[in-house]
Order: sequence, then C-alpha cells, then structure tokens
Amino acid sequence: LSDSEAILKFKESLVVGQENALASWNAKTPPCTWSGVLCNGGSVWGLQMENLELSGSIDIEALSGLTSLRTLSFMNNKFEGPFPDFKKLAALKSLYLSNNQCGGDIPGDAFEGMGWLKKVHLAQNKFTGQIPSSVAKLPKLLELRLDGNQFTGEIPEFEHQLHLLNLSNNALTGPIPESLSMTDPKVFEGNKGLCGKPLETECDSPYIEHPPQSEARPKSSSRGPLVITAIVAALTILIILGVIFLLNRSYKNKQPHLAVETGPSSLQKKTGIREADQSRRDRKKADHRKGSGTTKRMGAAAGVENTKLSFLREDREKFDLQDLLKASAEILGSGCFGASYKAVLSSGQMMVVKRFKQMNNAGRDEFQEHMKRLGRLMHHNLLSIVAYYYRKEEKLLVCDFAERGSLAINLHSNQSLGKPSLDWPTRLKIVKGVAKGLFYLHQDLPSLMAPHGHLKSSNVLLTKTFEPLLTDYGLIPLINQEKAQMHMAAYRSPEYLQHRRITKKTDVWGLGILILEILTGKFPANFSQSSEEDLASWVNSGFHGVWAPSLFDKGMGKTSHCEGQILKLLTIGLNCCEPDVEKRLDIGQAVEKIEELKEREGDDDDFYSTYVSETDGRSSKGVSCESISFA
Ligand SMILES: Nc1ncnc2c1ncn2[C@@H]1O[C@H](COP(=O)(O)OP(=O)(O)OP(=O)(O)O)[C@@H](O)[C@H]1O
Repeated sequence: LSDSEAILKFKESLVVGQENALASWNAKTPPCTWSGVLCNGGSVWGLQMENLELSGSIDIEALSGLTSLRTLSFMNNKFEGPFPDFKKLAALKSLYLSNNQCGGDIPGDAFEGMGWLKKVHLAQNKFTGQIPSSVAKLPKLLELRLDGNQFTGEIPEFEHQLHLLNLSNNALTGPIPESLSMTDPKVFEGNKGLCGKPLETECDSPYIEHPPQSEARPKSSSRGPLVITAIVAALTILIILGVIFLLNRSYKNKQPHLAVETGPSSLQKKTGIREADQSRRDRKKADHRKGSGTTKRMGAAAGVENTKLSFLREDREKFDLQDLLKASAEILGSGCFGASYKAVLSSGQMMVVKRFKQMNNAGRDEFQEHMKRLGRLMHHNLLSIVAYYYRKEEKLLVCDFAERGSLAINLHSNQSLGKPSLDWPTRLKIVKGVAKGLFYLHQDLPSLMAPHGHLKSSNVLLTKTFEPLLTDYGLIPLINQEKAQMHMAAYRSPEYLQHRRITKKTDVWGLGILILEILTGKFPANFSQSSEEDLASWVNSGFHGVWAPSLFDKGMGKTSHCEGQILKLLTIGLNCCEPDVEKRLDIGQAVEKIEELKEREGDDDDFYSTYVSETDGRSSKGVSCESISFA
C-alpha cells in the first residue's frame, strides 16, 4: 500500500463528527497536503487528528502500512472502546490519546516491543485495571500521562526517570515506589489509597484508604476524632460553597431576562448596531413625525428584512442577534473594512463579530450564496465562519475567538508587551499550517481568482497551541471593487501593480511575503508603497545564500543546528515572491517544499517535541534549536 492508500483505508473505519473535517483526504492530491497529515521528506511520519469529534475505530492494520509513521495524536475526540493494539506500530515514538472515552483494562503487555516510544498520553479516558507493566519497562519513555482515568492497583517501578509523569485522579493504591519519592506530590493527587513519600500519608498509617478494607479503619486512634472533625468541616464548607455557587448561577441565568436595557459595554452600545426591527421602529417614528405616508412601504419591506442571524454551522449552539447585541463586548481592532469585536455571550461563549463596511458589491442572494460556499469550507487551518447577518445597510460575520490573537500581534507587539516571542519551531509550525490552509482554499474555491485574496499576518490567527487559522478569505467577490483595490493584499502584488491582474499565484506571493515577515520580523506595510522596495527586495538585497544574522528576527532566539532549515524557508519565501508569475512557484509546489522542512537538521522527532504541553502549544522550555534534546 502507498501512504495515500493506507491513510484512505484508515479513514474508512472512522466516523467523523465534524462535517468535511477530512474532506482534504482524497486520492487526487498528495497525502502530505491533507489536513492533519505530517510529512518529512515526502513520507508520512505523523497523523495529528485532534478536536475533530472522531469516533469509530482506529484501524491499526491500515496504519501499519505507513512505514515512516512515528507519531499519532487522536487527542480531544470521541473514541470509545478498548485500547487499540498500538504495539503493532512498533516504531512509534509518541502516542496521544488523551480526552477520549476509551476504557477497559489495558493488557499488561500492551506496550511490549515498542522500543522507540517516548511519549504516552492517555489522560482523561475511562481506562481501568492495573497500569500495564510493559509501559513502565519502555526503555526510552520520557512522558506518561494517565491522569483522569480509573486505574487501580499499585504503581509499577519505572525503569528510569521520566520528564513528565501524571497519575492523578485515578484509584491507585499502595506505596509509591522509592524511585518516585522525590516527585511533585501533585502527580499522585486524587488517589486516596496511595501512601509513602512524597505524600504525607505514611504507609503504615491506619488512616489511608486501602480499598476495600477502608471501612475497617480503627476508630480508637487518638487522631480519629481530629480526622472526623476535619471531614465534617470540609463537607460543611463544600455545602456552603455549593449553595453560594447555585444562587450565583441562578442569579446570572436570570440576567438576560431581567435586562431591559443592554449593558454599558454591550456590543450594541459599542457599535450602535441595531436590529432590523429596531431600525424599522425608529424609521417609523421618524416617518410618523414627518407625517409621511411611508408606513405601508415599511411594512412591505419588513417582509423581506432579515432579522435573524444565519448559521452556517450545524454543530454550534445557536444564538440570535439579540443575544449578540446584549453580549459584553470589546473592540479587537479596526481594519480597512470595518472593526472586529469580541463578544462574550451570557453562556460564556466567546465570539468575534466583524462588521463589514465595504460589502456592497453583491446583492442579498449573491451574498447569501457566497456565504454558504464559504460556510462549507472546513479545515484545521481555517477559521470557520459560524454565522452571518445580512441587511442592506449592515453586514456582520460571526466567527470563533482565537485565543492568541493575530500572528501580526504575536510577531510585532508581544515583545514590547513583555510577552515571549515566537521561537523557530513555532514559526515553522505556523508557516506549515498557513500553507496547508491556503492549499485547501485553492482546492475548494477553484473559481476564485485569488481564493484567499487578503493574506497577511493580521489575517492569520493563532490558537492556544499556536495552530494558525486563516481568516478573511474568499471575500474579493463581495468587497467594493474600488476599496478592494485600495486595501486588499492581493492588489499589492507585483502582477497587479504592473499589469493590473491578479491570479491564483497572487496568493502564493502573499504566502511568500508572510514567510519573509515571519523570518525577518519586519512588517511588510512599513516598506513604503511609493518607494520601489518591498520586503522581498529588501531581503534579496541582503541575502547572498549564506547565513546573515542581520536579516533574521532576533526574537527567534538561538538558531544553531537549524540555520540550514531557516535558510531553506527564506529561499522558498523568495521563490514565492518571484515577480515573474510564470517563474513563481504554484501553491502545490510551495506546500511540498515547506512540508519537507524540519525544526532542525536530522530531526525526525514528533510534533510535540517542542510543543509538548497540552495547555500551551509553545515549546515547554522556550527552546532554541540548541536546547532540543529529545531526538
Ligand atoms: N477571530 C478572531 N479572534 C481573535 N482576534 C481576532 C479575530 N478576528 C480579528 N481579530 C483581531 O482583530 C484585529 C482586527 O481584525 P480585522 O480583521 O477587523 O482587521 P485587520 O485584519 O487588521 O485588517 P483587514 O480589515 O484588512 O483584514 C486583528 O488584528 C486581530 O488581532
């Protein structure tokens, strides 16, 4: 089987909850361009399939056809059933299955023969029984997360020290092995039956729970009454807290019904956006005052006025315009076409509302048709449009809030705010994601001249784990021609400036400029439009095929051991910016070249070697290339 055939076979056994999540997996395109497929030198070495609502079964036989497979992540999905027979994938280096519904006992020999396995993350599942003895014997194991399961029995003795261990919130019992006695006690918390160092409970203490003998605790001990008092006090406090929480919640739940007026910082107050009904009422009042006979006309218009948000995603909790207008809001920034606001709904859901001012190019039907087209797009690296609102004089797009804001902020503002800059592995991850998202847009919006059309660093948003999400894509057909020419990124390309035309490769030019911005830390808009020089020619004039520190953003940190890869990316960036469109790479070639890049020379480790933490996708150590020591 080829890699492509093996992955497509594997796909057959999956049930994909998120519509179109694996739409890019089709035999017409190379697997290295598919969403979640990670390649090295053209071979598939990783599948990163997270947050896709996947269920069904994990077809290990099919995966064993991927001879270069080293890393697998199915985190944050809905897989159920027993632990799959991963030991058939003996070359795996990392396995991430946290936050699923898998359960049952894991056989003792489940990890036998997995001599390369370094990272095993099975947290927040429903596994029961003993911790499999074979996992403790893995010769290269560095990370083990089993927290949030129902493992019982004693903790096995590990062959060597781990970098990361979490066994909390299980039902483990007995003495903690001597070799773990210096570990942070948090690793063991939530296991009532454990004893010994680093915990304070001594193993010969009669007060530790040894299920099922826990009821046989001696009551005569002098510490007995103390313990009972402590338990009663804790329970009382818990009950009081619970009552306060419930009262508070019911108060909060009532808020929207009580609120007649929108709050002082509501979206409506901030923006002055009005519902159609409301504007109609206002106009009616005005007409009435003027004494004109337009009420009939208004009434007729009301029949066609859209007063509802149109949802493009079925998998989302619905809310209406009124909920949005009442939501507390803050402005995120103003672009060329209007402003973006973060709105926090009463349910706590955070949405971004973009108010577009320059969208008069299309009538209602055309607008709706186009929105439906954009709404069908689904890719790991695209920010989905959740809903839209159309009225002649008001157009809103509603999207998810991206936690880390735009790439532009992360590249150019974070340092001055005292926040850490992006290291090279993170920058490479972002470039790879952007390229994949762009490739997907080109596949799925083939009729558009420039399927993105407005690629720039403020239109690349970053998730918690620094996964890039493209936004403001596919909008050229809706934007006023004149404004589009003045403001949209595609219209700053050499082909537009010289020949007044844009093509599919115009997006590749946008990708090239973005790559150069990511590597140099220079903001492209700072290169004066009136002068001949743009970012690409500035880089060209200072780049002679060898490492030149003055070209690169110092914020990347130390770059030894990865300079070769950085130079390769710089060259790809320049090739994407080639002024002659014929000579410029096309999107497929660009993606292929970018996919071949590695974090450092000779590195074939997994994608979490530097993005290890599940809470912060950035390098856990703020690593430079020098300090990565996992390979
Ligand atoms: N979904 C989102 N999540 C988080 N931040 C966002 C989101 N959308 C926009 N932003 C922030 O709001 C700012 C303004 O975005 P907006 O799209 O309105 O303008 P822009 O991207 O700067 O310019 P343009 O109008 O040319 O696209 C962005 O720089 C970004 O930091």
